[in-house]
Amino acid sequence: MSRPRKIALVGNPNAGKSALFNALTGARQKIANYPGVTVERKSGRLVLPTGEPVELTDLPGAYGLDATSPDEEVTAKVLRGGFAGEAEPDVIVVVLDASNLEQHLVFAQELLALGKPTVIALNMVDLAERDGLVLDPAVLEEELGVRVVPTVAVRRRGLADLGEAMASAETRTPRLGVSEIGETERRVAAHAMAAAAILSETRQRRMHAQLDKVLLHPWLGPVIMMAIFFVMFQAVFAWATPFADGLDAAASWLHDTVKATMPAGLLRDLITDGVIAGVGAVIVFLPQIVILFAFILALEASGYMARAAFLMDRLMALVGLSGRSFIPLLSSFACAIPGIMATRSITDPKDRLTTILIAPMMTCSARMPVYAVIIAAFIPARGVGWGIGLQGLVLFCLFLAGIVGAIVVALVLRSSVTKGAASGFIMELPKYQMPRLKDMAIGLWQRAWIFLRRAGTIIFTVTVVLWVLLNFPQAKPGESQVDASIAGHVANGLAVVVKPIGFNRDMALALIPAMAAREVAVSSLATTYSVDASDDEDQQAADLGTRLRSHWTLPMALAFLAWFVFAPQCMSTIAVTRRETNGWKWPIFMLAYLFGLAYLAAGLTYWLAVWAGL
Ligand SMILES: Nc1nc2c(ncn2[C@@H]2O[C@H](COP(=O)(O)OP(=O)(O)OP(=O)(O)O)[C@@H](O)[C@H]2O)c(=O)[nH]1
Ligand SMILES: [Mg+2]
Repeated sequence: MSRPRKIALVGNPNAGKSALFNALTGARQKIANYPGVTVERKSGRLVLPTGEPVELTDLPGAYGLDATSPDEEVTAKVLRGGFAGEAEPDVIVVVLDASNLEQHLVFAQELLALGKPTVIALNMVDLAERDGLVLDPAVLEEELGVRVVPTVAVRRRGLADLGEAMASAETRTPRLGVSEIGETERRVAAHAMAAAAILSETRQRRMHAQLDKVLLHPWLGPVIMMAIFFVMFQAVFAWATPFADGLDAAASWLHDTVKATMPAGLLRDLITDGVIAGVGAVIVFLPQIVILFAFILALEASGYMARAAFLMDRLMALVGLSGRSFIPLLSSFACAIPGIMATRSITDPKDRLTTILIAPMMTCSARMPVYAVIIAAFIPARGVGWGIGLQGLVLFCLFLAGIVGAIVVALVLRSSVTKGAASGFIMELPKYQMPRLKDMAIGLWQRAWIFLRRAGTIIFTVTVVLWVLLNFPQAKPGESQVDASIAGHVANGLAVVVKPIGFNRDMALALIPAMAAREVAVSSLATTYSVDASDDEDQQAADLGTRLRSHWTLPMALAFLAWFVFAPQCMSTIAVTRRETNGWKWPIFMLAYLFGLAYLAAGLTYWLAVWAGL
């Protein structure tokens, strides 16, 4: 049997290739309203209307075949069959953004010159129509010599026609080869073709231009941006409370029920003090994570995030980075791993390296439970005027601290280790769109699922292991179980090192398992205090916050927060840095400088707080 034919989706960034790929194959590739989302190739199966099964590949967006960044290189390589063991695509589908036709036709001509069977998906015709832009696909077909199918990937419009066109695409002789037509000629031709295909144009464009005047205004723009993010962090605390309280109540109920029904013994303790106390302590932060991502996803889909990147470009240039770093850094607010992978869209290698090195300082969602539990326990839930809550304000400051830290480090690195000129920034601004509810729901579900899966796998495992290490050997009567245990001994050793920055033994103990994942710091504290309290039945009901308050002072809590702003407590980040930089040099550098910073920040915070009499 011969292998199925291969069809590749190619085009400029943000044309809707991944959206089309998802619609055609039922896959769930990440799509977002800014360029440079896809950085790796991804394949899926598709059955054409003729019944022929084919392999469809989604590629990173590119502006041309002369790759300037690692993600563009993937696209150029796939088209030339440059990956060992992978055949060249048999058919290419060039995805064009109908409302950005002239720009997208420049690359399209280069692709057509490859001479492969080609189909053009004239995508986003809905947005073009909204802008009052009426296009004539027949004119384009005439000019380009291939089938042009209007599509709306996100509404699954035009998919059947597209499938049929893919099935019948034939080899052709390009009118002109790539070598015969240079970039300038292609630009001129694109302008002429777009002008011929556009039948009319009006309205909404003007309105969006005006919106941009306000949102991208030199000083009003940044003020609005800060206000939006500020509201986001306020909401994380203000809106999550009822849901978090509900989950908390459910966890306590489960705890008490197991306690009441199971016979006393090690197994019962493992389930209550280990699993329920530990994993439960992390899961209660699900509402916070969901609210945070609802904001991020809505800002992304609306096209605002790309504008924030544009605003940040000037600030980034000051510290020697380009606005291109903004999107990877923004992704790092979810998790540094996709963030570091997204740096593949950065052209300049030193720019890219700097971005990788500072990405772990962006507050990832794994820090959320740590921040939230300490803030809830030590920062009173009161307002500071104008309806601003103190807890949300502290959270906002922690996020800012990471950003400021990253800016300072970038400045230092760019004038020393990764010295070099800042490169320019080209990014087309996406169009404004209403976020689509279904996409938002899918995106939120995916984030929630990632969080729950972490809780069910890595956090669960580490918590159980920790519980075992905390319970053996058993303490003699009168002795503290934690002190007697293996984990306690290790923690007492580490405590010597972290004592100068105000950490006690339990905090030191939390740091070790938290290397696997930051959330484990919370489950580890919950488990430690549950184990320590287990002789003392009446303490059993106390929640983690109460226990923290009885063991820690405010300066200690603040120092712990400061530590987590910087500490590289995440093995996966180190591993992905090793992969993306091809060696151990940079991950080790990253570990060293971030731990150094964390120690310094925690120490300074602790001593300042003590000095201030907090
Ligand atoms: N209104 C409308 N929006 C679309 C359409 N196709 C895609 N989008 C949106 O456009 C944005 C970009 O889509 P993606 O599929 O991520 O674009 P891409 O070409 O894969 O981009 P890169 O991976 O960055 O190269 C997303 O917000 C999509 O929801 C369409 O036909 N109509
Ligand atoms: Mg994509």
